[in-house]
Amino acid sequence: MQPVSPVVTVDGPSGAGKGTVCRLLAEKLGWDVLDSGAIYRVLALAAIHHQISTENEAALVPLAANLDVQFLIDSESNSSKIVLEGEDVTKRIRTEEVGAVASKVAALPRVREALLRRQRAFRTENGLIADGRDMGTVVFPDAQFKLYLTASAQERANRRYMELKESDLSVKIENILADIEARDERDMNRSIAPLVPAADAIVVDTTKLNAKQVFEHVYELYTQALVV
Ligand SMILES: Nc1ncnc2c1ncn2[C@@H]1O[C@H](COP(=O)(O)OP(=O)(O)OP(=O)(O)O)[C@@H](O)[C@H]1O
Ligand SMILES: Nc1ccn([C@@H]2O[C@H](COP(=O)(O)O)[C@@H](O)[C@H]2O)c(=O)n1
Repeated sequence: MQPVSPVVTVDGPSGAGKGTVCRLLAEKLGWDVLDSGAIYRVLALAAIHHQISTENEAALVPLAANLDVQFLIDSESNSSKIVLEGEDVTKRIRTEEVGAVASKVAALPRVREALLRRQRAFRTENGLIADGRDMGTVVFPDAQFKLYLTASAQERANRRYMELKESDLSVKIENILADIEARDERDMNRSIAPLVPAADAIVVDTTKLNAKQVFEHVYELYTQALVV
């Protein structure tokens, strides 16, 4: 029998700190990272470019299935780079506007189906840390270790505000909070792959922890789970 390549899943709402923990865990373990949210964001940006409405599932499915996207590592800076249809969209996909469109296209069952194989292809014998909303429930249900990170909506909005205000002085925390709450509502209540902890996930509330504390706690949980 083929040995199963290891996967750790990290799910949870926007701003819970998933990406931060995934990066640190991947560095520690020497594993790869799947940022599945980036795939939905790239699809959202492609839909905006091609003027396809978020309700037009029939047009979004082939767009998702044939998405011309590359996830690259910039060897000079060792940072990741995302190229859509030949254009570097690494920064553009991170806006709240694109996040909101992503959560609308992500609610369409046939769009999710069209992206499943692309996400599973990130699993190699190297080991994978998978970041998203349905990593432990749908994409990698057989993962060896599953985490669900959460935090209060206010704390998540504060974190995003601190991040965005560096490049956009006009950003308003009340708008960010409203966007986060709208996205939570859509992601948690959609008919397909809603955002919920997998039955076998460990839930960690990060509201009162800084990023280093979260990582240390999570790494300890991971090593404990290996021993059992
Ligand atoms: N425990 C923490 N305390 C304070 N700030 C944090 C913490 N964890 C992450 N951050 C910061 O909060 C912001 C959001 O973190 P991150 O991108 O890791 O969240 P996320 O759950 O991956 O969000 P999304 O799903 O929207 O990508 C970043 O600016 C990050 O540096
Ligand atoms: N596995 C996933 C990952 C993401 N989504 C949707 O994409 C939106 C953007 O994700 P970020 O993690 O980059 O913020 C998110 O709000 C979800 O709607 C998803 O459905 N499944």
